[in-house]
Formats: sequence, structure tokens, C-alpha cells
Amino acid sequence: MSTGTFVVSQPLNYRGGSRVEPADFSGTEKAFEPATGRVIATFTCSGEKEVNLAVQNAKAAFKIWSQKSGMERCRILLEAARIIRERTDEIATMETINNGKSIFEARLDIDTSWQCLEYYAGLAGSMAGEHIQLSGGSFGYTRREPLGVCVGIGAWNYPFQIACWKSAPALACGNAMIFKPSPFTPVSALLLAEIYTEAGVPPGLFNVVQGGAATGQFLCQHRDVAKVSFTGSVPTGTKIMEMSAKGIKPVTLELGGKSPLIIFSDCVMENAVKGALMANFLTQGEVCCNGTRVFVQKEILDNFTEEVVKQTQKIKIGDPLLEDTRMGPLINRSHLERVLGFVKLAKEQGAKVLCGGDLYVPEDPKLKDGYYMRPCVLTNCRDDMTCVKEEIFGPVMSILSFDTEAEVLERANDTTFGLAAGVFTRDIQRAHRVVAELQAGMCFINNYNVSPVELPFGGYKKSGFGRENGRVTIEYYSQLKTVCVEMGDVESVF
Ligand SMILES: NC(=O)c1ccc[n+]([C@@H]2O[C@H](COP(=O)([O-])OP(=O)(O)OC[C@H]3O[C@@H](n4cnc5c(N)ncnc54)[C@H](O)[C@@H]3O)[C@@H](O)[C@H]2O)c1
Ligand SMILES: C[N+](C)(C)CCCC=O
Repeated sequence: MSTGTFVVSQPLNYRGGSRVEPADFSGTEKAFEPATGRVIATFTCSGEKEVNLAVQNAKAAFKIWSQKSGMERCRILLEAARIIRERTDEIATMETINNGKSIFEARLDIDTSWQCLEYYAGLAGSMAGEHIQLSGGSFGYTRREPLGVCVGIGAWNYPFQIACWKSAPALACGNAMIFKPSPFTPVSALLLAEIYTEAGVPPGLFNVVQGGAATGQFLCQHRDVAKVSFTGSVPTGTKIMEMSAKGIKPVTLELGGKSPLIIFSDCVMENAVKGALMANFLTQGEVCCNGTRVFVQKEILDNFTEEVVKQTQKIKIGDPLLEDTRMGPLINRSHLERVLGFVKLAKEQGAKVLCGGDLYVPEDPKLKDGYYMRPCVLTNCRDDMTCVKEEIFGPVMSILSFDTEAEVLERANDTTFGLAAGVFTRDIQRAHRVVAELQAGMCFINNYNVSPVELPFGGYKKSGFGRENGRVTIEYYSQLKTVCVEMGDVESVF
């Protein structure tokens, strides 16, 4: 498959074990190939009737799936993980075409997707309650039970990975899931649905409904939906929480960020520079946990900045399906304009552009309508500038200088977000002291944006709550039942 050739011809909803056209609709959407600006799919957004049908199917599948033993679920999830791994190139290609990220990166995303299924397959077999001895031979025990039909709502930056990070723990715990991708990236979740079916899940256990806000609302408000796991922006997260509050439904919110990356003067400079690039330019900077506020200790500011700019200018931008491309186009035209607008405002507010921050037009004529920009490094930044306070969600790094540990900690924490943070230093005591003070759910020491699925991921403050990945996520997709067993006679107080 090459850039500029793919079109979607099959239905994009998945219900009861196969692709279907929605029973009704609440509008239409177009999905693009960001590399060329071409429309690759025009699809109908699901209405209330389609959402009801998806819930009915999920409920029927839940009855079968929740009765299976953990080991039975484990085997099916392992088979799905195996198929994803085997089809990595095909899935990554689809992701690259619809999202714009480089094929090199998309393959890494698919790796953390099948690894997530493997990890929760392992936990499915070992999920267990407790036995508690009581007086007189009586006892109690706890059962970890599934919630029922869970809804997953995804963002467009990691379409396949988000679907896996939500569905793997949900299914491992015995739940069914209805997943709604972002209307910008509707394609790859269908591959996951087909893979689950091929691996042996009951029809209806994992369904895909397409659409935007209206479809999402039908899902969140449905009385038979037990839980909502959402990845997206803070404003939408607020609405999801309000809707869930009305139904007393548990929610997981994976929201935005404006994370600090702190570079102390005793760092290994080469690693710190690589870390800053990893923290800012993966997926064209469209990453929730990016460390976009790069605080650099004064003594090394000039050396660090010079090296970061040099490495940023070397990033190969272009056709994301080419093996040597490391930065593709942004998700769509309006987002590209928004990101360029942030750079313009940063300049007006006194920041200095050291490189990039402008449109990039690749030489290949088929890419001329794509949404490319050069990655940008800003200096002369102050904490009160818009580029330092707001989530840009594009390839824009803001460099700030600092003197002392106490000062940088105060400035790093001075934000309503709290998704991630990073520290580069050779001083092991300082590294741990600093991360203990950072108000962020995901902290990195001497690296950034790596994502082993064994580690819980999620935010503090307005970046959300609940976790994805790691053992703890089992608690977000299950509920605890306590059973108290009397072995003697009832001693009534009446
Ligand atoms: N913390 C994380 O793990 C994580 C990961 C990726 C992206 N993000 C965040 O996501 C944002 C970018 O993604 P986006 O632009 O797709 O976010 P968004 O909030 O616009 O949309 C996210 C999803 O919510 C749906 N939606 C929109 N309105 C809705 C409503 N009223 N009810 C129900 N569903 C609704 C959308 O259709 C989409 O599927 C950024 O802020 C980024 O930081 C967070
Ligand atoms: C895989 N990363 C880079 C840690 C991103 C996780 C999801 C955030 O947008």
C-alpha cells in the first residue's frame, strides 16, 4: 500500500461479530489521509437506535463471556495478541494512512497494543478474591466481578493503541465493550474488532460505533452502560463526567497535559537532548503526555539549546509511509492552522523561534495538500506565555531556564494539568526527591515517553483520574463483592 491509494469501501460499524451499516444516523463525517488531504471515507454517525442495538449485542455477549474462567479468557486474549503481532505491518500501515504518524512509530504503537493484550491475558488467569476467617468457624470471601457493558471513547492520536489499552483490561475482567473511535480516525478499530472475533470472543463482545459528540452522548447516557473510559480533551472529559454522574457510573478520564521536563546541569547531555526530542516530537507532537515545558538549568542552557535545535532540524519530514520518515503531517488542516497560530502568538508575546514553526511543503507533488509543518523550538519563553501555559498538541517545544531545584519545582507544578513529568540528572537522590514533589501521574527519570504496559499510566489534577495499563487497572474494570458466611446459628438481637 502506498500513500494516496487507500479508500474505505466496507462499513465502519461492527456489531454482533460483523461489519454493519448503522441502523440509523445522527449526521455524516469524512475521514482524511493527512499526508495528501484526500478523503478516504465518508461515513454515517450512529444514532440512538444503532447505539441501542450495540448495547443489546454487548449485553448478550457479556452473559457468555462473564461465565468463562479467567484461563479461558486468557487463551482468547493471547490468540488476539498473536494475530495483532502477526499483522503488525498491515495495522501500522492503516494507522499511518489515517493518522499521519510515521510508519516507524506506528509499528511501535502496534507493539504496545499486542503487549497490552498479552499482559492482561496473563492477569485474567490469576484474578482472584480473598478468603477471610471469622470467629466460630464463620468466614467471608470476596469475588472480583465484571461491571457489564463498558464504553470506550477514543482520541485520534493513538487510535489502535487506545482501543487496545481500553478493551484488553475490560475483556480480561469479563466485561463487554462498545468502542467509539474519534471521527477523524475511524478505520483501525475495525481491524481490532475482526481480530477479537477471529480469536474466539463471542459475537457482540467488542463492538464499534462511529460518530462524534451526539453518538458519544447516546453511549454515555445509556442506562445499560456500566462504565465509561474516555481519552480526549479536558472540556469533553468534563461533559463525560457530568453525564456519568447522572447515572452514577464510574469513569476513567485520560485527558490533556502541559507537562514539565526538567534538565539539570549534571545530566548526560546526549541523553537529555534525545529525551527532549522524544518528549516533544513523537506523532508530530500530538501526544497528551508530552514534556513541552523544557526547563533547563542555566549553566547548560546554551549548549543544550544548540544541540536540541541541531537534532530537531535533522528530523526527516515527509511521506509517513516511507521507512526513513520520522515526522508526518498533522491530523487535519484546522489543527495545523491552530498549531501555527500558537507559534505566531508566541512570537508576539516575545518568544524567539530557533527553528521550524512554519508550513512544510514536501517535494513530492502528491503530498502538496497534506498538513505538514516543521518542528519548532522556542526560547526566551516566560511562564505566563500562552505557549507555556496551554496544550498546543503539535510539534512545538518551549525552552525555559532555571537556577535552583526549589524554584523549578514550584514553576513545574504551577499548572492545572498533571499528566506527566520528566527529570534528567546523574544525581540519583535528587532524581527521586524531585519526582516525589512533582504533581504528575506519570514521571520519567532519565528518559521520556516510553510506555511499558506493565506500568500504570494516567493523570493528576485536570489531566484526569483512573489508570490505564498495569495491574491496578483491573480495579477500574471490576467490582468487589463481599460474601459473609455464617457457620453457626443466628443470634438475633430481637
Ligand atoms: N491522557 C491520555 O491518555 C490522552 C491520550 C490521547 C489524547 N489525549 C487528549 O485528547 C485531546 C485530543 O483528542 P481529541 O481532539 O480527539 O479530543 P476530544 O475531546 O475532542 O474528543 C475525544 C473523543 O470524544 C468524543 N466526544 C466529543 N464530544 C463528546 C461528547 N459531548 N460526549 C461524548 N463523546 C464526545 C469525540 O468524538 C472523540 O471520540 C488532547 O487534549 C490530548 O491531550 C489524552
Ligand atoms: C505512547 N505514549 C507516547 C506514551 C503516548 C500515550 C498516549 C498519549 O497520547
